[in-house]
Amino acid sequence: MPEITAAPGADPLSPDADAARAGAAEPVGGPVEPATLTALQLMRRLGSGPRGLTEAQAEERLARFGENTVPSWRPVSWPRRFLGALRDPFTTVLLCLGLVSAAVASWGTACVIMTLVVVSCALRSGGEHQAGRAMAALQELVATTATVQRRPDGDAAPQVREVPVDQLVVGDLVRLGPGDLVPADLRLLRAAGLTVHQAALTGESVPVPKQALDAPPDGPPDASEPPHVCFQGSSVATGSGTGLVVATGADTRFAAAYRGRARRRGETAFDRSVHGIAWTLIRFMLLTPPLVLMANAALRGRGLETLPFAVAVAVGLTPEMLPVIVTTALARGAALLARTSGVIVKRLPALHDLGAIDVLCLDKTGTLTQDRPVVVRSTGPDGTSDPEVLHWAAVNSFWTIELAELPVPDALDEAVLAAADEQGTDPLEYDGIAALPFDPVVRMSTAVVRLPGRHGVHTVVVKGAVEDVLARCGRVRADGAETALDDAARERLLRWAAEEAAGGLRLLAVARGDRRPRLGGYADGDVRGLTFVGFVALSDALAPSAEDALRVLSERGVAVKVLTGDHPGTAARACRDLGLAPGEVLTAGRLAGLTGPALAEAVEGATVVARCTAQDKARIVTALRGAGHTTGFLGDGVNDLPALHAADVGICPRGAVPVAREGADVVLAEKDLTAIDRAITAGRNASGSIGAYLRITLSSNLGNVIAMLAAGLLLPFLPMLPAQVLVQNLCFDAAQLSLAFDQPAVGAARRPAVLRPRVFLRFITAFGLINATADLATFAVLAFTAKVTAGTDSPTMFHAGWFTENLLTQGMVMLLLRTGRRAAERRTVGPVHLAVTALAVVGLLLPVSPLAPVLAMSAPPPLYYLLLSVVLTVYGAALAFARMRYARRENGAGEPGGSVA
Ligand SMILES: Nc1ncnc2c1ncn2[C@@H]1O[C@H](COP(=O)(O)OP(=O)(O)OP(=O)(O)O)[C@@H](O)[C@H]1O
Repeated sequence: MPEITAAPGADPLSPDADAARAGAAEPVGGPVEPATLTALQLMRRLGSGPRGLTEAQAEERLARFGENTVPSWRPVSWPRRFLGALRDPFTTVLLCLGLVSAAVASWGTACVIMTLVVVSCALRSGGEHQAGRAMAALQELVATTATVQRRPDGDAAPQVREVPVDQLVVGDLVRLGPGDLVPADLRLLRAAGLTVHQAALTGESVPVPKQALDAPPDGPPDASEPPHVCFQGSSVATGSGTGLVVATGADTRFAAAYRGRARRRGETAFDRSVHGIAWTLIRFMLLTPPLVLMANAALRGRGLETLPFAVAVAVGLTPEMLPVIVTTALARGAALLARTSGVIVKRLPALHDLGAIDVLCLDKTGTLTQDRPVVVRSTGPDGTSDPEVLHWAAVNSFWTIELAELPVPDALDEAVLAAADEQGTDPLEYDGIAALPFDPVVRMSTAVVRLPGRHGVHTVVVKGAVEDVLARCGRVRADGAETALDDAARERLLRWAAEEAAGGLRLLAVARGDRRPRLGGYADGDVRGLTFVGFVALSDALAPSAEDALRVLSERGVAVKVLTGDHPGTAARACRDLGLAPGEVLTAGRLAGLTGPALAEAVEGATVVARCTAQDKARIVTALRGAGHTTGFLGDGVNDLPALHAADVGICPRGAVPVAREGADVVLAEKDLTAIDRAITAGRNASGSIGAYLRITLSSNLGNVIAMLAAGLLLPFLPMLPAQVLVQNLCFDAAQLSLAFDQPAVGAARRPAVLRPRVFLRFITAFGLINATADLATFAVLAFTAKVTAGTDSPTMFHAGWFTENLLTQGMVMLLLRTGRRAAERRTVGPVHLAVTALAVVGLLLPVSPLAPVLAMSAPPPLYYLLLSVVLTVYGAALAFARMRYARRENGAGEPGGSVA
């Protein structure tokens, strides 16, 4: 427990210190070392004062020194975005294949490959630019602000107001409260019970105590941990403070640590699926050219002249539009979600991860309940009504709020104060001496007060979780007298509390103790040996939409786990009332020794884990992810931050503390579980589009590649010229962009949408073989046509015939293998229909158009088209049949986590 800091006394912000600002208007000199000067020296150096800057000074500094943003997070320029798109693995492979083609002077192939690269990079960077702009606009809605103290003009009194974080300048005075992000590097001028999370800077997961020191501490300076400096990138865990901005933007310690590096996070579900599939394909692509060369050399005695064809076959396998489709589908889904449900997806891949969630962890208060507690009763240790307990609780609430540098609303404190007000209790009959606001780790808040005029005695008043407060008590008050609190009495009180909690009530235990006044701050040791006073019981109504939302989540295959700081009884009762069977209720204490798979196994079977600290929540989420679950976490408090970071998708409501909003991937307009359901559905739909693209493109491409290899070995000429392969590829790619705009089928979002590389490979092999069979049947038709029709026995006719068949079968695959709405579900013509029509028109008309000779094609005779229609009818029927069987097997298999393949 950090030291409890005394209430304001002599400090650099007191009016006496105003002298320091005389003549100070400009930051003076070069870089300042915030830890080594006294507070007054520092203010003077930075041209600030204890009343803060004037608005004009701040404006002038902002114009001169720039905004408070970390440089590497600024928007990326167009050319950099385009070059970034080149780093995609598929593009890299295409570039390599292009270079190989150029090396063997196959200029046609090289040019078409380069066109493919440029088109896909342009589309991708364009899509990303649009998505980036849309995301930036959405993020504005949840932008973080800082509480700053400035003066309208030189003579006016300081005013405290919120400003966007990027508007802060050196010399500003900033106030910090629980859940705030430290918006710049700050030298603390005042602090009360302040602890900060510095994980982003030091990796340290436990909050570090900070305090205001006027002079630098004695001993050798600790550059990484000066106790009186807070660095940008850290966040307030408990307490409050006021600090002087000493560095902003690129000059902060955080910017220096991250210079040139993007913000990194661990591998997410999105990375695992999409990258997994990409790398499997790339291995195939790299293997293809040598295989084609070897087969042609061995069976046909052909040499290096087959290389351009081999390269074209490898290119034919590439889903080069994947990055474009991914960006478009996710950006479109995110924009729609923001418009229709007020849900803001801050990181595009998080939308995919939302769709893949199969475990959703959430806190109880404010998610399952409304977080509008109302005091029901206050009782003494013997369970009889006792107004004095509420009185002491109110004294604690009032002074912990009053003595905070930046008080934040706390629903429990507000409820206690409202009830005390009704009862006629006046906390002002005491003077506040010091306070330690609520700390979710120790689960209590402490106020030190004294009766005016009673100088020799300070009273420590504590309220908090029953087990934790009782652990600090040595005595109990009963019938106006105090007796020792023995083990039996302690047990009895805990049992009584458990019964109250099982009835759904939230309980606060209240204790107090008189002390001889202390000089300096109060420390943890002073909050012991207390006398137990009694309980305040509060009720918190259930959230009206929670029951339906939980049912829908379970129907959608999402297991819900409640990770709460509250009492196990209260949490279990809330779950039961909402129709969620709590099963065996665990407490974090019981899981303390478990890690990794053992922890995941223990939590797997449970619905509720109670008495969780922030670290417990994160540990559980990490263990569930480690066990292969795509895990979401919904929370809104400071104690949810580590879990928000640990989850595949961190979700918080817009009203969450700033640090939670900053750390979350998805921000909800309201803390409403039904919004999560809509977000999950949007995620599954977006993944559905991506899955449909991969399914369609890969099975079609694989079929073509098999057919090309077979024909290459059977025919005396190349079955398709490299340029024809690539033109056909380009047409197919363009048509498939429509999949990103396809409407999802009704019921398409019934299960978590995971893109599983193995399931994909099974799927594309089966459907690729059907496609290859149709191609081989077409070859037979072409051979037959050539035989019965004199004068058409030429490679050009063969090329044209196969080109037409390819585009038509590709169109059919698009219609039959997409997840989008089928004709029966929609009346209007969708983008996929239009794209397929265009594909069919090109396939039928190009070989008979004036462009045909350029591509070395000549029109096949009418007989071919007649026979082709038979092949296509049989192919369509086979495809539909296989698709039906596949869907039936997938649904029947009940594979956990489901898949979109
Ligand atoms: N303002 C407060 N003052 C004193 N004690 C508090 C206060 N707020 C909460 N507590 C106690 O600490 C316990 C844990 O609180 P915490 O905020 O960690 O979780 P919670 O809000 O109860 O649940 P959840 O994790 O579901 O949001 C509560 O059960 C309560 O007993």
